Amino acid sequence: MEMVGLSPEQEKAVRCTSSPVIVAAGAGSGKTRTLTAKIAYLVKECGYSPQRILAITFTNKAADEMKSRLRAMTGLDEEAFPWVRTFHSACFRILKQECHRVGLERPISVRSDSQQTTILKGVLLELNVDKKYLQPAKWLISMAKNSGDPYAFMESKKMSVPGIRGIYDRYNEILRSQNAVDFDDILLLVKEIMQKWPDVRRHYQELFDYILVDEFQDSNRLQNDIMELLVRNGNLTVVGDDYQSIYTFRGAEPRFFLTFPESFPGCSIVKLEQNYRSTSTIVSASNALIAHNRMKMEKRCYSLKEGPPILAKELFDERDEAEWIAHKCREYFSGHGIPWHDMAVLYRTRFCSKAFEEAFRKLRIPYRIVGARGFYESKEIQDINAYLVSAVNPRDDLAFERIINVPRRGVGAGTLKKINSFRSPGTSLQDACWLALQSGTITGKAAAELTQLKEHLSVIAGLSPKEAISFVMDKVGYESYLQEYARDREDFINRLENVELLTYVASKSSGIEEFLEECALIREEQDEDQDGKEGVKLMTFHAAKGLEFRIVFVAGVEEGLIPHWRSLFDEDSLQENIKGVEEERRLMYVAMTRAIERLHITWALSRQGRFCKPSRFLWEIPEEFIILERIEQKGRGCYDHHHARR
Ligand SMILES: Nc1ncnc2c1ncn2[C@@H]1O[C@H](COP(=O)(O)OP(=O)(O)OP(=O)(O)O)[C@@H](O)[C@H]1O
Ligand SMILES: [Mg+2]
Repeated sequence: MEMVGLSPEQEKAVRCTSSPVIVAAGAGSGKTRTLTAKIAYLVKECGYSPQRILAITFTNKAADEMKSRLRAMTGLDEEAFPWVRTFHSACFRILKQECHRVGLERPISVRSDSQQTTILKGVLLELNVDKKYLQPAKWLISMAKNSGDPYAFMESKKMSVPGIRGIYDRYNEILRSQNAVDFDDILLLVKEIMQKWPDVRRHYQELFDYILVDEFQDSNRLQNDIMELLVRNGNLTVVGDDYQSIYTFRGAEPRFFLTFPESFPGCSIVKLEQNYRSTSTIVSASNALIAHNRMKMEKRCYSLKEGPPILAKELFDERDEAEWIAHKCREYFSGHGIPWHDMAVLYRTRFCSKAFEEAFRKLRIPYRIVGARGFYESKEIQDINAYLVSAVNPRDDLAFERIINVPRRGVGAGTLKKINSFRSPGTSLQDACWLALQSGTITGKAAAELTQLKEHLSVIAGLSPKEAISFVMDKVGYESYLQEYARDREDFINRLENVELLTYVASKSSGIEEFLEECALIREEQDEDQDGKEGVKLMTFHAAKGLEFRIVFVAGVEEGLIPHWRSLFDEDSLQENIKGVEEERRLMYVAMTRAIERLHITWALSRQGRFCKPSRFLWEIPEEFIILERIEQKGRGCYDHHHARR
C-alpha cells in the first residue's frame, strides 16, 4: 500500500505491527489520521479481518467519523468494522454475549441516572442512612467501580459515607434483581468476567487481532485494565497527547499514558512533531501557553504554515461579545466565502451558549449547538418552564404532564388512570386532575401533594417570571429534586447555572407570558437550524476534543470561567489548586488548537452583570503572536492598544 499523505514518522507508526506502539504527540499532528490509516493498512496490506480489529474512540461521533474515513480508504462499508467503538459500547457488546455468567440475561437494562438515584434512595432508607449521603454515595460508587477494584478502593479511602460497603452491595443486588446494570457496570463486569473466566479472556484475546486506542491520555484505570486483559503480545497501538488530558475529574489517569513504555517494555515510541492542522502562529502560541504547566512530557511541535496573528478582543459584556463574534462570522462568510460549518465558537460551560444563541438569531446567522443539548432543551429549563406554562395556560397538557410527578408526588400509573377517567373533550389534563381530586378518588400522598401543586400553580400565575422561577426552585422543591437527579456534582452545578441564567433572562421580561413566548421562539429557530446541516458550530471546550475548524472563536476567556472558579481552590486545603489550574490550562490548549487558519480569543468586562477580568492564560501567550484590542477605559488613563498588558 502506498502511504499517501503520511509523513515518514506517521508511516513508521502504521507499519510497526510486531511490537506495541505509542504515538505521543501534540494536537493536530495527525494521531487520529495515523490510527485510521493503520486500520486500513492492517486490512489491506496485512490481511487482517476488519471484524477482528478493535479500535477505541473517545466518542460515538468520533467512531462514526473513523468508519466513514475507513470506507473511503478501503471501500468497505461501516458494518464491516463492528469493533470501531467507544470503550462503553465495545464492552456492552461483550457483556451481552457473556451476561449469563454474572446472572444477567438479554435484554439487559441500562439504568439511567435518575433511575440510579431512585434505587439508591431506597437503599439508604432501607439501611437507615441519612439521605444527605445520597449524592456522595452515588459518586463514591461510580468512582469505586471506575477504579477497577471497588472493594480495595473503598478500603483505601477514608469514606465520607457511613457503611458505604453495605450500600454498595445492596445497590448492586437490586440492580441485578432487576436484570439491570449501570453505566459503570458495563466496564466493570466485563473486567470481572475476563478475570474470572480465563477461557472468555482467551476468546476475546484471540478475537481481536489488533487493538488501537485514540485519546489514550483520557482513559481511566478500569479502561486501562480491560485493555491490558485483551491485548496479546504486541498487537496494540495507542495514540494520545498528555497536553490534552481534560477528563481527570472523571477519573481519567494520564499516568497510564506516561508510563506506557514501562508497562509495555520493548514498545516503539513514535513522536510526531509537525502539526498539519494549524498555522505556526497558533501552534507557537498554544505551545507557549502549555509550557506553563509543570506536569508534562516534553514535546517539540511546529507548523510550516504561515498565518496571521491571533486576534484577542475585549468586549463590554456577554452580549457585545456574542454580537461581535456573530458579525465576524458574517464577514468570513460574505467576504471570504468561508462556509458556516467551517466556523466554531467554543466556550467553557454550556451556560455561555445562551448569549450566542440570541446574537446569532438576531443577526440571522445559522448555528448548531454541538454535543450538549441546547440550553432550552436541557431538562431543568424545560421542567421549570413547564411550571410557568401550567400556571398560565392550564390547557397545555404536555406541560402539565411533564410536571405532575416532578418532583415526585407519588403519582403513579394508578393515579393517572383515575385522572384520565375524568377527561372528556374540552377537559384538559389539569382540569381532569383537579376534578379527580375533588371527587375524592385520589387518596393518600398523591392527594395531598396534588392539592399543594394546585395551590402552587395559582401562586405562580400571579408572580413575575423571576419570582416564579425562584418559587419553583424553593417552595416547589425543584432544587432538591435536581440535586438528586444530577449525575454528579459537576452536573448539578451546571444545571444550577442554567437555572441562574434562565432567571437572568426572566428578570428582563415584564410578565410570564411574554417571557415564555421569548423562550419558545428561540427554541423554534434552533430546531430549524438543527435540521439543516449548515451552521456555525457552538460547543464547549470539552465537546471540541479531536475536532478542527478553519475559523475558531475561543470565547469567555475570563478568570473564573477559564480557569473555572471551581478548579481554582482545593476544597480540603483551601490552597490554590495547582493541578486544577493545570487541567484548565490543558483545556485552553485543546480549545486553541482546534483552529486551522484563524484564531480569535474574546472576553467580556462584565458577564451576567458581574465584573470580570481577562484570564491569566491570555497573558501567558507571548505578545508577538497576538493583536490585542482592549476597550479604552475612561478615567483610568488612555490605554495604548499595544501596551495595555497588565
Ligand atoms: N502527513 C500529513 N499530511 C497532510 N495532512 C495531514 C497529515 N497528517 C495529518 N494531517 C491533517 O492534519 C489535521 C490533524 O490531524 P489529526 O486530526 O489526525 O490530528 P490529531 O493529532 O489526532 O489531533 P488532536 O490531538 O487534536 O486529536 C487533519 O486535517 C489531518 O488530515
Ligand atoms: Mg485526534
